[in-house]
Amino acid sequence: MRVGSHRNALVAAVRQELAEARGTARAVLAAAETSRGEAQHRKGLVREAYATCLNQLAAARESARDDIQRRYRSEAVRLAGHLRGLATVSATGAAGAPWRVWAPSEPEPGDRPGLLRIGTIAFEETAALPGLVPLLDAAHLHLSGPPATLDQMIIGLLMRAIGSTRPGDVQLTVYDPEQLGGTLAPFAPLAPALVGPGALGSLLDELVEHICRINEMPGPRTEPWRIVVLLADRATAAEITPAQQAQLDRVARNGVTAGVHLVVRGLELEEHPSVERIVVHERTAFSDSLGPLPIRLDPPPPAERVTAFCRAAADRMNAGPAPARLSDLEPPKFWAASARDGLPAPIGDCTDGTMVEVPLGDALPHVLIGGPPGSGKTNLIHVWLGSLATRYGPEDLALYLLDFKEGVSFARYAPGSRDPSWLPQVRLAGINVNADREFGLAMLRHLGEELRTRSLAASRHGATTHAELKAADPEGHWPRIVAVIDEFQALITGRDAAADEAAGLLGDLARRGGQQGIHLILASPETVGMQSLGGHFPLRIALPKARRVLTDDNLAPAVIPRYHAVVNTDSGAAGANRIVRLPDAGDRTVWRTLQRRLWRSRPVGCEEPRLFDGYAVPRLPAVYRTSSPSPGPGSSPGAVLGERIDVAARPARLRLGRMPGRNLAVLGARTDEAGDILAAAALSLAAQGPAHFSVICLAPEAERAAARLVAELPAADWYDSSDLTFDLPATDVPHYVLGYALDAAGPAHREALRALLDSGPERRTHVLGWWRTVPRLRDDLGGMSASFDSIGAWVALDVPGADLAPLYPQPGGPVWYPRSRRALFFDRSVHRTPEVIIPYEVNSDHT
Ligand SMILES: Nc1ncnc2c1ncn2[C@@H]1O[C@H](COP(=O)(O)OP(=O)(O)OP(=O)(O)O)[C@@H](O)[C@H]1O
Repeated sequence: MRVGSHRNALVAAVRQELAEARGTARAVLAAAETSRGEAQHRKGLVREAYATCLNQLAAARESARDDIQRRYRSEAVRLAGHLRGLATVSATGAAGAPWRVWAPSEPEPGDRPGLLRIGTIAFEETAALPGLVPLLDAAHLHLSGPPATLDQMIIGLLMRAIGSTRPGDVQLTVYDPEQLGGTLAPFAPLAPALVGPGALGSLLDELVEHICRINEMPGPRTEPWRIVVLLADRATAAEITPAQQAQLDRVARNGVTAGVHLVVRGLELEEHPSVERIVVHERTAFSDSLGPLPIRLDPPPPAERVTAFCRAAADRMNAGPAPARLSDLEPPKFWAASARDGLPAPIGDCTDGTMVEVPLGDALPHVLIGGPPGSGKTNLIHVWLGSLATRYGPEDLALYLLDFKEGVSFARYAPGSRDPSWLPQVRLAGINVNADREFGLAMLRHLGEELRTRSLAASRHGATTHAELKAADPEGHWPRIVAVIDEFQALITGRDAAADEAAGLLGDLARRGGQQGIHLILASPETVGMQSLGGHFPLRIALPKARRVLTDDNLAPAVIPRYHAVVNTDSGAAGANRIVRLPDAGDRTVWRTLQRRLWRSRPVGCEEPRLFDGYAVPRLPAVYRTSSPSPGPGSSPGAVLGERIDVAARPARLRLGRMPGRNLAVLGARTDEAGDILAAAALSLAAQGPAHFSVICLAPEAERAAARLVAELPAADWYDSSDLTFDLPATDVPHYVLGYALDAAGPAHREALRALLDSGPERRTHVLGWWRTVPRLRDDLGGMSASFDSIGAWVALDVPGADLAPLYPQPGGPVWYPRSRRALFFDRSVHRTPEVIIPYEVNSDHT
């Protein structure tokens, strides 16, 4: 029993334990279930979050990638733009233009050669960029790949190198044992040096020697570039000796600085920074300088294009380099040159391209220019003035310019209706003066005055040269004066007082001007007058076919081509020639641009030049028609008659004092000009103080002018043939009798007229009368026995000089060639010889 109950207890206990264990297990299971559920829930959440996260990341990555791509693209476009800009700058004109639009181009002076295009680089999505390689002044080219493709590339490269430099700047040497030069046959017109199959060694030796010589020379290289194309075949590569290879490597090392460039295929070149290697597969090339960027090779230029280009280049080469252009004469900086000892300035270049200066200065103060019509004298003067005006500012240079040829060639230097600018150094420019030597005389007189002033100043300061005067008187304005007279012979030919005076003044300026900084540039197609002046003109410039400008045995002018000149510094002696090629100064736009730049730099207060224009008719300046202070005590009123031909454009005045003979006769048939002279006289007198005017008009054609004058004068009475009288009422102010066509008064009035002329001036009554001919004046004054004493002054219009004899102190009358808008003025009390004046236009509409 005891056993049974023990067992029962044991069973119960086990049952109990089992139940407990089951309970625990159930609880554990339940707990596990719970945590599994929880874990599963969490896992679901994590998965969800992960998915969301992934989505977000993907979106972010997408947008970042878009952004990066967008930025990359815009950067790439920008970079490509930069590269294209750089490429354009690095390979300008013929060096970089696609064949489609290719044309040879000349570099600007001073430009260094750039890169040469061989193909294009496809760069991402941007338009293709030019694939460029260095050559001139930069590298040798070592090419490897299919020979036929390389040869095409070489043809293109040569065309670009030669086409982007000046004719003759590149010399070509070709070693082509296989084709014997045939590979580069289109270049034949340029006469390349062909090197035979066995001559590679001697070519290399010669190159090494050439390089040594050039590299030892001081200063920049002046020899042409040499491009040496070596198209080696298998045999050459196999047979090249170690000595030849060493020479080749020497050329590779030292050639670039000497302007020697190898373009090699089929031979090895040693590693050197100046060797640019180009490897070609199919039509794609890789170069050292562009690294991994593939270059799609351009097709070769069409063969006929190459031949045509080479023919043209050979022609240009045979013609020599183009002459300098006007802009080539410009100094690096305007107005920076020193005028201390002179005004040296280039006027062109010689055939080797170096500039030729004219050494105008203290030692060689004046220049004669000679050449037949059309040989380019005027062009030379423009070129020279441009060169001078860019070097020497208005403080150092003053220009006086006269051209006695018909035309307006110097008008460009003065302000015009289309262009307000002027050349700041120009003080006087004469145009259309061919009919008036007086303009020339006026300029010479002005320069003569200047010479006197300078000589006085120099002796005051104890100076013997212009430089000393400038140094002793730094405050003074002493620019060097350059007077240019084109066709100057017009001034000194003829045997009259004007020619004598001009020759005297020119001689004086030639003798003494140089010392005072006054220089003459005289141009002429003839030799007239040159001999007499020659001694003072050791500096000469002869244009083609010029005769007797240089010595008779100096044949240079006979042989130089057109647009050339001989500059001679030894009075024309044959040993002192320099041949210069003259630029063309004819392009107005180029000139205007230059002049504008100079004009904008003009100093404050720089005045416009005085323009002598032979065709211009001056108007009576307002200052002489509006009331002005009386001339002052002791000086009598002055009637203004016209403009004097002088640099200051002063008026010609007739003083009307209380003395016998102070009357004026205007002589000639030109009604308008006679009316203008009388009107200018009357209006200017009216402006000088109280006066009374009697206007007498006896010619219907002058009535309008007379009426207008009466209307403008403050106090005037008017008579015509109906009430004509010379018995005029006395006035207590000066009384001026303006008579239009007095010769029409007729015999009935002669006595009264003579009485008025004779005794009027002492009573302050002056006659200013117009007579249409001298004989009619003579009739009025008493016929054959007439005395002209009462006519103290006269102005002659279209009256021949001989007709004026009775009114002139010297027998035969004055020299006078009547012409429109010119009058000869003679006042017995002041003139020794009469003076040409320009009647002012007073009433422009002549109504
Ligand atoms: N260096 C040059 N280059 C190009 N053209 C030039 C050159 N020199 C002169 N000419 C041209 O030749 C022509 C004659 O030149 P220019 O008028 O200077 O000669 P000139 O000797 O003054 O002749 P003339 O005495 O008949 O006036 C002009 O059409 C001018 O443009």
